[in-house]
Amino acid sequence: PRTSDDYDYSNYHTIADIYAFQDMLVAENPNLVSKIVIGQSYQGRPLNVLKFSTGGTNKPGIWLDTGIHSREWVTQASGTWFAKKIVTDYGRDAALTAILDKMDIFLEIVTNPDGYYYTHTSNRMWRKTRKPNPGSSCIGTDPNRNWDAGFGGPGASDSPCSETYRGPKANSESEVKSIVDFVKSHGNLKAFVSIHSYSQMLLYPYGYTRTPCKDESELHNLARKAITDLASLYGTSYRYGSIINTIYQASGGTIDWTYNQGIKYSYTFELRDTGRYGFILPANQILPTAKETWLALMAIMEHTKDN
Ligand SMILES: O=C(CO)C[C@@H](Cc1ccccc1)C(=O)O
Ligand SMILES: [Zn+2]
Repeated sequence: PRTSDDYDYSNYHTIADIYAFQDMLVAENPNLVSKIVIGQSYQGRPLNVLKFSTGGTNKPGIWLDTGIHSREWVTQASGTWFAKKIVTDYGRDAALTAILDKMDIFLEIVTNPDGYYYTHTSNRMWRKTRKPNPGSSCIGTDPNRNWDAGFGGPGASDSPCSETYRGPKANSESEVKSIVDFVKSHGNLKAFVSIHSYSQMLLYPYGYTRTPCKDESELHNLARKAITDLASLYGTSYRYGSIINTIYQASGGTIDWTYNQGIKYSYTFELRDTGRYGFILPANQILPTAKETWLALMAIMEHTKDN
């Protein structure tokens, strides 16, 4: 595609396509979009974060990531559409314009690039990173169990061959450590949304403990509002609640760590569907999924702006 207008948002793309899209979007919108490389994957791929900013220094920020689990392809595809939606709506949609006038948005579309490349070349169902595990023939760590939040507790495996292997220690994966370092150096993130598929759920902390997080009632009410807005488009129904109560116990998860860092509006989405296609969601559901999810994200971002 010559411009981001004729990128095919209704199809799945290779990592090369997505990286080219990112550079195209930056080149077309130099006053709004920039690319930050927060680190590199185990195999040396850049960890690209798109920054959407109307200027200022260290404004409060909102973080969005997709594709931390590489096989969850509808999430990277949705993230690509979100990026284009932001540049399209700024200056045209009052709500999005108000959000960007007050806050910066950071979007990491390919959060597990080695895994994503592997799903295209070798194994469509790959979930983890691709770093070898010493003493084992099994490769990779689950990047959603590698964070320093209840690390190593129940809800993660200590076997390198498990899909939920937590890794040898917290932040052992560069794909995770790079985000940890970014969150700490930025120091002013107000919302952190990590997007997965599938199950159609909106989840908030905690996954590693049954102890309710201190903001549970606010996060629960905001989740209800977000999934109501989501359902208003096509009637897609989501469940919502804490991770441990809604899906299962999981330790070392992303948003448990970000919440404990003080980022109150920490959420995980589980996008379409509920299991008919699962991770292998037909491409004709990318746009409906992205558009309905955007309504929920706008609810979360507006609430963050106003609180
Ligand atoms: O990948 C999943 C399928 O997307 C489900 C998620 C559920 C989960 C979500 C947030 C925190 C911890 C676990 C997972 O097991 O890591
Ligand atoms: Zn996942």
